Amino acid sequence: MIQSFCIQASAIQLPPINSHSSRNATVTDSFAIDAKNISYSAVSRQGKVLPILKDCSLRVPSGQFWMLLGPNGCGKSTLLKILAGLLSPDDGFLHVERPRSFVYQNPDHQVVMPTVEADVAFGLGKLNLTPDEIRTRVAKALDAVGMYEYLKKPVHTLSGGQKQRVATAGALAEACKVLLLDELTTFLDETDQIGVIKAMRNSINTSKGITALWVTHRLEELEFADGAVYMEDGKIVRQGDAISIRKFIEDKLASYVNQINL
Ligand SMILES: Nc1ncnc2c1ncn2[C@@H]1O[C@H](COP(=O)(O)OP(=O)(O)OP(=O)(O)O)[C@@H](O)[C@H]1O
Repeated sequence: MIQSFCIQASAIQLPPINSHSSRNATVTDSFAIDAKNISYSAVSRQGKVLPILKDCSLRVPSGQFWMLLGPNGCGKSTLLKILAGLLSPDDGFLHVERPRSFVYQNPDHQVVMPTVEADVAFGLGKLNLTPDEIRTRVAKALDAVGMYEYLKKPVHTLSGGQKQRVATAGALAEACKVLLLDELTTFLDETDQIGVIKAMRNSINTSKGITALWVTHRLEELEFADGAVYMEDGKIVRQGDAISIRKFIEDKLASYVNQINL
C-alpha cells in the first residue's frame, strides 16, 4: 500500500513547474514526490539561525528518474534528507510515496552484512516474509542492478560501485517506491560510475512505479535522467526535463566563464 505523510496540509498555490514528458517516461499526473514551500534552518553553536532551504517546491512524477544538481553547499543533501524523513522542515507541505529509502554517498555506511545475499536480505527481516519469498526478492533485486552473479560473494571483496549497487538492491528488495540517492558516484572511478547509474536506470525501466531522485555534480549523468531540479543558495531555481536543465546549467557556466575572461 502506498502511504504518504503530510507535514502540514496547506492550500498554498504551487508555482508552475516546467515539466515535460521525456524519452523514457510516460506522461503522468501523479507525483511520487510533491513538496511545496519547504523551508529549513539550522542553528549554529552560537545560537544563530542559519536558513538553509528557502521556500523550495518540487514535483517528481511517479515512475521517473530525476536528478538534483547545484553548486556545493546549495542545500541538495538537506533537501534530500527532508524528503527521506531524516530531517523535519520548519515549514511547507510534503508528500512522498512510501516505502522510501535513502542511499548514502559512502556505501560502507550501509552495506553491513558479510555477504551480498545477506546484505540485501537484511532489511527484509521486518516484513514477515517466508524464506522463499526472501530468496526471490533478493534474486530479483540483485538482477535489476546487474549483481546477481555476486550473490554469494563476501561484501569486502566488492568495488565501491558494486557496493553501491548492493545498497540500491537492498532498497529495491524492500519494494521501496521512492529512492533518494545522495551522490552515489562521487568516490567511484569512471567504470563504477557508469555501472551504478546504468543499474539505477535499468531498475527504473524494469520496475513498476519506482521513482528516484539522484543528487549529483556531474552534468553528463543527466543523459540517464528523465527530469532534473537545479538549486542555488537554498532555493530551487529551475526544474523540468533533463535536456533543458542541462542546457540551462551549461549556459550559466558559459556566461560565468565569459565574465571571468573579460
Ligand atoms: N546542521 C547544520 N548546521 C549548520 N549548517 C548546516 C547544517 N546542515 C547543513 N548546513 C549548511 O547548509 C548548507 C547546505 O548544505 P548541504 O549539505 O545540504 O549542501 P549540498 O548542496 O548537499 O552540498 P555539497 O554539494 O557540497 O554536498 C551548507 O552551507 C552547509 O554547511
